[in-house]
Amino acid sequence: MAPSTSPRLAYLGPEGTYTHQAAWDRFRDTVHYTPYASIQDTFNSLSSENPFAVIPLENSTYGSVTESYSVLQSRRFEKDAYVRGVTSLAISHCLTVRKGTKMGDIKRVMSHEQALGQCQGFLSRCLPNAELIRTPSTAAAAQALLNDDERPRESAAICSSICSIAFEDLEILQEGVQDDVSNRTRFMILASSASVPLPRSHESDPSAFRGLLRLSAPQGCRDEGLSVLELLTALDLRVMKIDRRAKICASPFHDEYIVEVTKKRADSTNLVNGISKLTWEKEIQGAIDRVRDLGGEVCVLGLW
Ligand SMILES: O=C(O)C(=O)C[C@]1(C(=O)O)C=C[C@@H](O)C=C1
Repeated sequence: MAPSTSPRLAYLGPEGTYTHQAAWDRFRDTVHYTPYASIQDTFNSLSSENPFAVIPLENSTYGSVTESYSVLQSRRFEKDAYVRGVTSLAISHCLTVRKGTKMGDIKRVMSHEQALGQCQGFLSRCLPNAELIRTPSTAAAAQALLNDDERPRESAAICSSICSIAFEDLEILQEGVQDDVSNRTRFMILASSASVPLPRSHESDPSAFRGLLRLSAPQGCRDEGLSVLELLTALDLRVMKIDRRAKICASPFHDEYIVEVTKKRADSTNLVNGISKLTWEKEIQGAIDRVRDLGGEVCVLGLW
């Protein structure tokens, strides 16, 4: 257990979610873990007293976690939060039931929307008539299964083996039910500021600097404003990922882009092509200036 002076870390709970596992892999016993019922609540908890949080970002099979992107789009993010790193976890799902339930008994399957999406091939092959019910997390689905005393043998949850083993009344009916064996999810490490020292600090990616930026053209008619390509060209950085999101504002169909950028780090063996942290920060500032000179809007969501 972490000493009482350890900083607090919020995660999408309850205990046993993949987010919990990803946070544990990264921080071990250096923080106090506090579960929250949703991604939004996890983010909302960030403050100087609760300086760290972990939320999912994207999955290799099912794509971006939409609730987390809503968090990245919120105006509160730019004031009170900063992405300080990313960590990734292999995801292997189990079809879990109350003990004694058979495949033929299952009428509904509960899980987080991402997990249902990652298992859609299995679900349509093996449980084509089952009703699919979204829960705030995979571990919340396992708990709902335990609490369902009215129809205990008609439901199943898709969750991790940790959840299935932790609760005595549950058992795994089938392991590895995700459609892709190399299924992985990336999680963001958030902090209440860019400078609060990270516990158990180590580089998320020792070979490259990374950053997450939010870009948009000025409000107005989409057809007449700056094009996406003009915004990206002005950045002049190596862009690894772009998410287009609708911006809620007065002019309809006005988009925002959440862009992940990267640059190789300098190390003792690679001083020619790589760069230092200071140079990376200067490059980001240069990119911001170029986008703003064009009339575009840009916000740094995190650098690591
Ligand atoms: O429900 C959980 O266990 C989570 O941690 C959330 C989440 C996600 O949102 O992507 C994390 C990893 C898996 O991809 C499935 C669900």
